[in-house]
Amino acid sequence: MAITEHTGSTPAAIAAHIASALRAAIAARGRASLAVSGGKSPIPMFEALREQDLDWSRVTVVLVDERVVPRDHQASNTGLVARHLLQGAAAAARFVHFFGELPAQFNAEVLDALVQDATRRIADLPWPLDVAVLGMGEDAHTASLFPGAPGYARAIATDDPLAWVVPDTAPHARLSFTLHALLQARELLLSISGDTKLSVYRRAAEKADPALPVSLILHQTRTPVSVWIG
Ligand SMILES: O=C1O[C@H](COP(=O)(O)O)[C@@H](O)[C@H](O)[C@H]1O
Repeated sequence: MAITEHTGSTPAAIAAHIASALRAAIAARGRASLAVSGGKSPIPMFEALREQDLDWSRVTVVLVDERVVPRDHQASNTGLVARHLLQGAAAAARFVHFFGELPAQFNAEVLDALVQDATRRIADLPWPLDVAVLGMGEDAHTASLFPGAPGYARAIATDDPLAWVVPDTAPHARLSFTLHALLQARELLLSISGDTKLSVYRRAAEKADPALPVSLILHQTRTPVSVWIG
């Protein structure tokens, strides 16, 4: 397990680290891909990242997970990224959205079709992702890998890049990068804030346990993970 912990981290420090990795990707390959988490925690980091000196026109941004809601819905992670990250110079980045028009009703068949459509939409992303920035919920979910939820077992087992998950503990069906896809990234960052999340993270760091999805990110040997504890 290649984990580097940064304690006392700040949104500015995380943003500087991400920008440096994106600059290196652009220097090496001419373009860069960045996958970010939604939720509430990343807002200060987004606002620091958008100020970084970077050729944003060479950066493609995607979410690690999205709630199945229209982009103008208050729970939309896409809306969050548009408001807080893709502003100023960062508006030159290309954003790849998982969805087009959303149907009014959802069932497993509809969600399967959304996954297929989103898989086509992400097909030309610079791959592997250069940087994937993960958050974590107090139940140890990361991206939308919610422990025990319908879709979860598949999302941590399949080699497909995307899967649907319907959390029973949080609102909205989700599309999420799968565990396999996240572990393809060149670099994973995990941002942890607050004492409750810190103790969940410490528990997950002890051993791999599918009941604590973030532990599956921590206990692997393929991809370096840096953990930013603020
Ligand atoms: O639902 C989600 O939750 C996690 C954690 O969110 P936070 O509000 O506690 O920061 C987030 O990482 C994920 O992307 C999001 O869709």
